[in-house]
Amino acid sequence: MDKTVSIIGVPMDLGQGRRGVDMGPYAIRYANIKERIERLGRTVKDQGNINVPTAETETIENQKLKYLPEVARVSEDLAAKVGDVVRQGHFPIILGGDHSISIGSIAGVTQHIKKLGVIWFDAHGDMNTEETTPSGNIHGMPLATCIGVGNEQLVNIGGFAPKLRPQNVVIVGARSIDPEERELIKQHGITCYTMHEIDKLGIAKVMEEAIRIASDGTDGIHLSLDLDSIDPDMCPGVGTPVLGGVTYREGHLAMEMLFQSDKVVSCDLVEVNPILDEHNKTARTAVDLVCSLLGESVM
Ligand SMILES: NC(=[NH2+])NCCC[C@H](N)C(=O)O
Ligand SMILES: [Mn+2]
Ligand SMILES: [Mn+2]
Repeated sequence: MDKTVSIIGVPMDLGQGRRGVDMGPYAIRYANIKERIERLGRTVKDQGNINVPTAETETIENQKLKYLPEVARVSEDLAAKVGDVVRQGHFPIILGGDHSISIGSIAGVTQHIKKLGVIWFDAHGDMNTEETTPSGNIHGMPLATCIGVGNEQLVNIGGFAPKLRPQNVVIVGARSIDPEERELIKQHGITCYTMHEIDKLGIAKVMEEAIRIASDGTDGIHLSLDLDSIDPDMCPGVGTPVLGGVTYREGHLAMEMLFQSDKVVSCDLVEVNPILDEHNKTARTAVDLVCSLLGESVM
């Protein structure tokens, strides 16, 4: 893994209901993401931010798909930008923003890496559709979108669908799944390691399996890291916190195992909300974890 790292910010908060997550990219940059990765001997290029409209200038047209036109437009722009940097041979790190941005980031990566596996590190499943959503928030739908389930416009971002085969998708850290979302996860055959499996088998075993499933027949793994996967003690600055999460140590071991697998080609860091945070703790944890993902080790 000696590729140039490209950082792309997406100050998006329209995919969910709490203000402040649009400042995530700034908080993660303030936690020195660039300098920390450079210290690992990597070249890092910050590509700046994708333009995102502010909630004040937009109106909600569809209560089951809030800010659909805006989210779709940003997703297309992000997909183009991510496609660009992957074409240049870079490793993209996309800074959210809420989790709806993964629709665009995965659309961008799969322009070039056709067979992509995904590890979705999250307290949630993000497998809702406009039919099953309890909130109308698109950040609860990106994983369904990427396997081709849900709203047509979102599913076809980047001009093709589906982006992922469900048999190469693994959710890790789940502990809050909506009833109909649970049915969709089962119906599509997505592997879901909840906190129950992490407690019972240990994070090492879970990650070993997750990496095997995501890399089986694929040309790379995308890590979608929702910081609400980590316990709120280390990541309090998220819009939808859930008790009983992945510990700081488990998080690091998971990232170290992903590094050792040498399969990860791209990642996004999402849901960091500095307004809800404690002295930027969540952004700092995000940077610590991404450094482990890129090879930082104690010795
Ligand atoms: N990316 C996230 N934090 N997603 C939370 C989703 C919460 C809930 N399942 C919903 O659909 O609204
Ligand atoms: Mn999520
Ligand atoms: Mn989540």
